[in-house]
Amino acid sequence: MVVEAIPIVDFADFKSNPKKVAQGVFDACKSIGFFYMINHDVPQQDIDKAFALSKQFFDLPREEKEKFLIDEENHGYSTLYSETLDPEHQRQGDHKEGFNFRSFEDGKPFAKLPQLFDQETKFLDSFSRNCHATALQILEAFAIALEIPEEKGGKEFFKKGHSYENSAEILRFLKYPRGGETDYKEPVRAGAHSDYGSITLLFQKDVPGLEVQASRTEWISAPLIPGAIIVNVGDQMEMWTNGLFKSTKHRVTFLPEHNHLDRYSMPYFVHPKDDVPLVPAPSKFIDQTIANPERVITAGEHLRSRLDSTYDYKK
Ligand SMILES: O=C(O)CCC(=O)C(=O)O
Ligand SMILES: [Fe+2]
Repeated sequence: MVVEAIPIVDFADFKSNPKKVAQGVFDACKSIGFFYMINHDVPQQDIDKAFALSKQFFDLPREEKEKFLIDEENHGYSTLYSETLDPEHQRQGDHKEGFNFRSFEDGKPFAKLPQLFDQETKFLDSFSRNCHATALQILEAFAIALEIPEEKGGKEFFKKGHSYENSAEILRFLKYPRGGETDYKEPVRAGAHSDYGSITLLFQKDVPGLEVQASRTEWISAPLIPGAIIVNVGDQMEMWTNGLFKSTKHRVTFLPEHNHLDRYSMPYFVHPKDDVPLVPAPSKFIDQTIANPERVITAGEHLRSRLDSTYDYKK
């Protein structure tokens, strides 16, 4: 089924009418794999503060930022062009720089942070926890819509497979610098890719650019909806639902009229615990056939192989 636009799901009624909200989430995840979540619990002032910190960091001199280069554990600063999300089609790496925060443990950062972030660890930890809590609501909606039997965990089923601490979850700050700063001529700034984890929450700001592959040939744009979080299904959730939920390819493309603007975005990548086996979840809606029973992989193994193919850690 081709969907013309990304659906909007209003979470205002999630407590009073969880079934209705879950149905909206379910329809979106089975078709386009993306939806806008409105009336969520992440305060706008926190989103604004996180974006402000992101800008302050990217404004630092290059040498300062490069003191915190991304490591093999997926934490730290990734330089312009160091990530290539679509290696088959891209001649050059993505026109973006980023900073990844692995989740905080007991309020402490996963690894040394730039001073600017270090003095805001309390805020960054609570912002990330808030994103995680929001993700848990969505995961609960999945389990409700999939009617996971009580004895298998019921509405807690996917939530139990996730944790904030000791997880691979990442809060990521991204900046796509304006075209004029470099000689980068490609309209595509982040190559077509699907996300790796269970779901991604994405905060966009001011400059649109996200495009979603609605069908094999057609890209549709994901316009900015103030206050909304864009939610999409990742590969591991597609595997966990045996293909019922769609991990849809997306990319970032600049329109000529936005070439003079810097674009900031902020994904929160939600990941199941490392030891979760990616086998069909117990639902009557999900085909229970395990394609390759002798080669069942866990979420941790899957993530490792995907990260190794996208990053050049040595840069
Ligand atoms: O910047 C965006 O809007 C999208 C980023 C994205 O898809 C990603 O980092 O996985
Ligand atoms: Fe993505």
